[in-house]
Formats: sequence, structure tokens, C-alpha cells
Amino acid sequence: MIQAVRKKEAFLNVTNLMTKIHTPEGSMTVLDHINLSIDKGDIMAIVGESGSGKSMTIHSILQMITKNLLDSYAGEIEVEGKSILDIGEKEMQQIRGKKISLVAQNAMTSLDPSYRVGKQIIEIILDKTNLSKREAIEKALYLLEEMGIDEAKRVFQSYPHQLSGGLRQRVVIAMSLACDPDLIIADEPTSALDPSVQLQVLELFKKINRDLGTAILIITHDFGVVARIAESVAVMYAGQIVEQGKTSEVIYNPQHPYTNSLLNCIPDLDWIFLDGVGKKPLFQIKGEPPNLMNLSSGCRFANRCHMAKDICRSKLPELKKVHSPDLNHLVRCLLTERRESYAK
Ligand SMILES: Nc1ncnc2c1ncn2[C@@H]1O[C@H](COP(=O)(O)OP(=O)(O)OP(=O)(O)O)[C@@H](O)[C@H]1O
Repeated sequence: MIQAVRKKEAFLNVTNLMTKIHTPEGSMTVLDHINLSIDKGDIMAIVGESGSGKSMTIHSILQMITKNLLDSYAGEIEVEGKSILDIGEKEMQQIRGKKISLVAQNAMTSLDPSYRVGKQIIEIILDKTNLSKREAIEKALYLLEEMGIDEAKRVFQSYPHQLSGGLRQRVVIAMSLACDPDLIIADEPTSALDPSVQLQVLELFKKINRDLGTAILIITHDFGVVARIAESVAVMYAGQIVEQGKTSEVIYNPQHPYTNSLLNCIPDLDWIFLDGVGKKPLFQIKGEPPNLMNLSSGCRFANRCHMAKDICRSKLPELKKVHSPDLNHLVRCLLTERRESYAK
């Protein structure tokens, strides 16, 4: 039987985004030519170590970098085809929450400890929609139930400190859905949770994606999380994307030595996919990322790369397509380029 192929609808397009911030030493480029595109219903991940630029990417998309810190943006960010880099704060507030909502790393930073959970969800609904108070209460309870919370009424009446970490994260995810956004950006949504609760929260995001068609962008330092949930992934290092493509392709056919190193930091992938017991000893990437104020002309990963050659220390590689079943598999590595040109 021939099945109709669902045409994907573009939602977010980030093109050549450059973000500079003020530092005591002068202007620092924290994002260098970032390109990302998320269609409605996609699940994408951005993965990288601390300081690689993951938060700067999402804070640039949502224009949440404080005025004191931000030096400049360049490039383009479009939501549903409309450029948002030059729109005013009022219009941006409509996009934040209504079209794109953010689930922060620590649920407690999104919840006010002095108000009951239900009141906080209702306030968001009333602020961003035309629903009446009664309808907002119904929607809040419905969302809590949809988050797999058995005692939705009790949770609704509770203060944040009366709930477990996992329940609080579910509440924050329910809040992020209050205005039916097209995209949820989840910043390390599971890193503060126990492993079993982490899995439940990832399953919840998958359910939201499946049932509501909401696109999800997960920010993580953990390839295990990427493997569990994302269809595509961008690997970030020192403010640049160094590898990008379908998750299965990047995981099973990694082309950048940094991607390889990150993959070595997780237990066996079989463990991730099959819920077995990990056997592989955990590996740590030696050395430190470069100082963004003092970059050499070469590859930013060269000083930590066990494969680096002289050329890697003098020439900055571009992000290029590699020979792969995934036509959008891109890699920023001179050694991969060289290998590919020999193979031709
Ligand atoms: N408030 C700030 N002041 C100065 N530099 C900053 C500030 N916030 C981020 N940076 C710098 O910007 C770069 C990117 O940081 P970013 O927070 O985006 O990394 P990240 O990948 O999100 O890390 P983490 O996983 O630790 O949140 C880093 O070099 C970081 O030191």
C-alpha cells in the first residue's frame, strides 16, 4: 500500500547566527555561524560539553540575553518564515510562550515557591490566552493529567516544595504547554533528576510530540539523552556546530573526533537502546575547550584531538557535507575532508 508522505512544515530557521557578548576583556563571539532548522513536529537535540554554546544558542533564539551582556546578533532567525531578530520586545513576548516555550534545567527556577502550582499554571493561561478563569482551571487540570500525574487535583493544590523533583518537572512541562506552543525548548530537562525519572520525562516529551505534534528541541551534554529521543542532532564545540545530521547516522557513523569522544562518554549504546546493563568504563575528554577570546587560526578542537595533524592547527575547517546515506550529514573536520577526497 502506498502511504501519503506527510509534508513537513518549516517552523524555525536559524541562518548564520553570530552572537557576541561583552566581557571585561572586550567583545567575545560566543556563537559562530550557527545554522539550524526545525520543522513542525521535529525532535532535535543540541549536544556539547559545558561552555560549548548550547545555552547561548537558545537564549539567542528567544532573545533572552540580557542587554548588559549582549553586544550584537548577526545572521537571521525566522519563525514561520518571519524574521524575529529585529522585532520589538512586545512581539517577542508573544512568541515566547505562545509559539516557543522554554523548559528550564531546574524546575524550581520556573516555579514560585510561595504560590500553589495550580495558581501558577492558571496565571500563564490567563495571561496568554482568551480563556475564562473556569476554562483556565479546567485546562490546568487537564494538562496535569496529560502529564501522567495521577492525583492532578492534589498537585494543583500543592506548593512546589511539597512535590518530588520528577513531579515538579512534570508541572513545569505542563506549564510550557499552557499556550499550545509549536516548539518546546528543553534546556537539560533531565539532568537534575534520578535516572528512572529521567527516562519517564523523556518518554513524556515523546508523548507530547506524538499526541500534539509539538516540536521539541532538547539541549543536553549527554548523548544517551540524544539517542533516546532526538531524530536529528547538532554537536556543538566552542561556539560552532562541528557535526550535524540524523541521530542514527551521527551515532553509528560519527565523523568528527569530538563527536566520537562525546559518544565514548556514555555507557554502551546497547545499554541506552535496550535498557541493559552498561559495561563500558566511562571516558572523559582530556584537556579544556579553547578560550574564545584567544582562538588560533586552526580547528578549535585540535589541542584535544588525538588525531590532529599540523594542518589542523593552522586551518579552520568548514562545515561540509560528508558522503553518507543522510544527505544532511555535515562535519567540520579537515581529516574527514581528506579521507573523503582520497576515497573518491
Ligand atoms: N554571563 C556570561 N558572561 C560571560 N561569558 C559567558 C556568560 N554566559 C556564557 N558565557 C560564555 O559563553 C560561552 C558559551 O556558554 P553557554 O552557556 O552557551 O555554554 P553551554 O554549552 O550552555 O554550557 P552549560 O552546559 O554549562 O550551560 C562560554 O565560553 C561561556 O563562558
